[in-house]
Amino acid sequence: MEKGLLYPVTNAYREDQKLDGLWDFKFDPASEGEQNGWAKGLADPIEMPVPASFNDFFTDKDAREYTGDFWYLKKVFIPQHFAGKKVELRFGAATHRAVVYVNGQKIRSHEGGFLPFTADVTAAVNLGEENIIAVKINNELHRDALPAGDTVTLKNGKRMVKPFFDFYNYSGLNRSVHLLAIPQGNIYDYSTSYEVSDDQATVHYQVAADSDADIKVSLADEDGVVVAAATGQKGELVVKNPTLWQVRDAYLYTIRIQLVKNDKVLDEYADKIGLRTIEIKGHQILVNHKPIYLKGFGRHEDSIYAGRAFDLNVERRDVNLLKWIGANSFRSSHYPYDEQVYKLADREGILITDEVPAVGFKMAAASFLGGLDQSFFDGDWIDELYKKHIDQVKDMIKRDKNHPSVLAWSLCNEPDTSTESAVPYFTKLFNDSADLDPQKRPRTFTLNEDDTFETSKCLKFPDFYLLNRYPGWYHKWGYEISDGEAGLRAELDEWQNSDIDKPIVFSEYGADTEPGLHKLPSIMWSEEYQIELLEMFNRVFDDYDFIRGEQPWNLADFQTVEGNMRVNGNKKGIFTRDRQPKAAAFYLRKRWNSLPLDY
Ligand SMILES: CCCN1C[C@@H](O)[C@H](O)[C@@H](C(=O)O)C1
Repeated sequence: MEKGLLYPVTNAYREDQKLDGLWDFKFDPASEGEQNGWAKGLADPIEMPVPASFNDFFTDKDAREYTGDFWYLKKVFIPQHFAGKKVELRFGAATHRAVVYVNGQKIRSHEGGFLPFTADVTAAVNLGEENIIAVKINNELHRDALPAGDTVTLKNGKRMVKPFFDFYNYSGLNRSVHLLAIPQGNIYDYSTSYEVSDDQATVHYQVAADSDADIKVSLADEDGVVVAAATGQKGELVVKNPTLWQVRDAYLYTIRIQLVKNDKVLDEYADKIGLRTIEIKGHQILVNHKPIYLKGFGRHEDSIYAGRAFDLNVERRDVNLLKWIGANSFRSSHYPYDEQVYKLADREGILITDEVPAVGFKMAAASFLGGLDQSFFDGDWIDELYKKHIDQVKDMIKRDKNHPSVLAWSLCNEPDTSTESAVPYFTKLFNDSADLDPQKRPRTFTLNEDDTFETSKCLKFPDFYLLNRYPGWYHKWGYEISDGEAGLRAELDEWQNSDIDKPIVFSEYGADTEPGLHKLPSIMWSEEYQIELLEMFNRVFDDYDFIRGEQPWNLADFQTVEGNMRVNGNKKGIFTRDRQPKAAAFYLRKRWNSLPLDY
C-alpha cells in the first residue's frame, strides 16, 4: 500500500516535471537484464513513446504479443536547485509489475498495473547532472494477481497470456512518469467528508503530513474568495449558502492546505473538491439527499495506437460523447483509470463507479477464453491473490477518495459467487475495506448471469447491485430474444418479491454490432439489432422501480485478444473505436434526454 498518492503539482514549494516522450525500450525474454547491467544502459534499444502501451506500434506479431520482462530507460538531468528537497519518481501506472532503478541502483518494486506508485530517489540521484532512470516491467498474467489469467509457453518457446477477461493485455508505461521535488517535511495525504443542506455545508477534513509544523486549511469558491478556514490536523470548514456539486451541474471549491512554522510556509497542497453527499436509502441512490437515476456506460481506457495508455484527447472526446448522449455516469471497468479522468468528471458533474482490476475471478470468463476446471475461489492461489486484491483496493480508495465524481467502489467484476468458498473471501474483503473511505461511499461488485438472486452466496455484501446480463446476445439471442426478455423479467420478479431492499443498476448488457451493417428485419451484428436489444432492456427497466441505473456495454468498441468470438476486438460499443456513433447512439440520446435526473 502506498503512503501517499496525491496528484503531482507545481507551486512555490513543490516542482513536478513530466518525463513523457521517447524512452529507450528493449524486450528481455531471458530475464537477463538485471544481472547484465541493463539498468545502466540498453544495447540497441528502440525509442518508445511514454505514456503508451508498446503493443500496437509493432509490425510483427511476436513483438505485439510479447509476454515477459521488458525495460524502459531514460537519461534525465536533475537540477542542482533540487538540493534539500525530497526527490521522487511517480509512475501513473506500469502494467503489470515494475522494478525501478536509478544510476544502476535498485530503488523499489511495485505490483499492480493500474495505480500509481512513488520511488524516493533522493539518495540515489546526482544533482546538477544527468541521471539514468530505468524500469523493468513484466506483463505476465497469473491466477494469484490482478487482473487474473494464465501465462503459457508455446512449443516454440514464446510466452503468451491467457486472460480470464475480455480486454487486450496492453502493457507498458501506460500513464505519465513524473519527476518530483517536494519539501522534506511535506503533506502526503488529506481526506474530506461532508454534511450538506440547502443553507450550509460542513467539510470534515483530515491532513497527513511528515512534519511537526502547524497545519492551516482554507476553502475558496470558484471566484477565489475564501469562504472558510481552519487550523489543525483535523477539523471542520463550515460554508454558509454553499454551491453544492450536483450531477451534470458541478461546482468545485479549492481546498488549500499549508504547513506553517514560525510564520513561514514550508509546504502547500491545493486541490479541487465538490461539496456533496452520496447515500443509499432503500431502493434509491441519493446525491445531496435527492434520488438520481444513472445513465451511462461501462468503458475501457482503450484507443488506436496507444492501446491502454491514457490519452487526454480521447478522454475529452469521450466526455463530450457522454454529454451529447445524455449520460451522467460510467463505471471505470475493469480497473482504476488515470487520475485526469476523475478530474474531468469532477468538472463535468459525471459520476464514476470506481473499479479495482479484480477481473477474471470466474470460470465463465475463462471458459470463453480458455477455461478453468473448478470454482475460482477453491483455487490454491486465493491467499496470495487476496493480498494483492486488498492492497489495490486500499490504493484505489486512497488515490480517488477526494473526487466528488466517485459515487461508489466496485471491488470486483463478476466474481464466481455461486459457491460457498466465495463467502469467506468476500467477508474478509468487505471487512477489510469497510473503513478505507472517510465518505463511506457504497461498495459493490458486478454479478454476472450465473450469479442470480437464487444462486449467488454473496448478495449480503454489496450496498447496491450491479447486474451484468446478456439475454439477446450470449443466450436467447436473435429471434429468441423474446424468451430472453421473459427470463429477465422472471429474475427481476424474484428480486422484486424478495426482502432485498437495495437498488439495482444494470452495469452491462449489449450486442456486438458491426458499424454499417444494416438488415431489415434485423439480424445479430446489425445496427438494427443493437437497438432492438436496447429497446428490450429498456422496456424491462421501465417496469421495475428498484432499477436505478442503465449502463450498457460499452461506450466504445475496444481491443480484446483474438478469438473466434471477436472481430478485431469487442464491438458492443455504442460508438466505434474511433468514437463515431452507431445508430444506437441516436436511440439512447433520445431516450436519455427524455428521462429526468431522478427518473
Ligand atoms: C459475461 C462476462 C461479462 N462481460 C465482461 C466484459 O469485460 C466483456 O467485455 C463482456 C462481453 O463479452 O462483451 C461480458
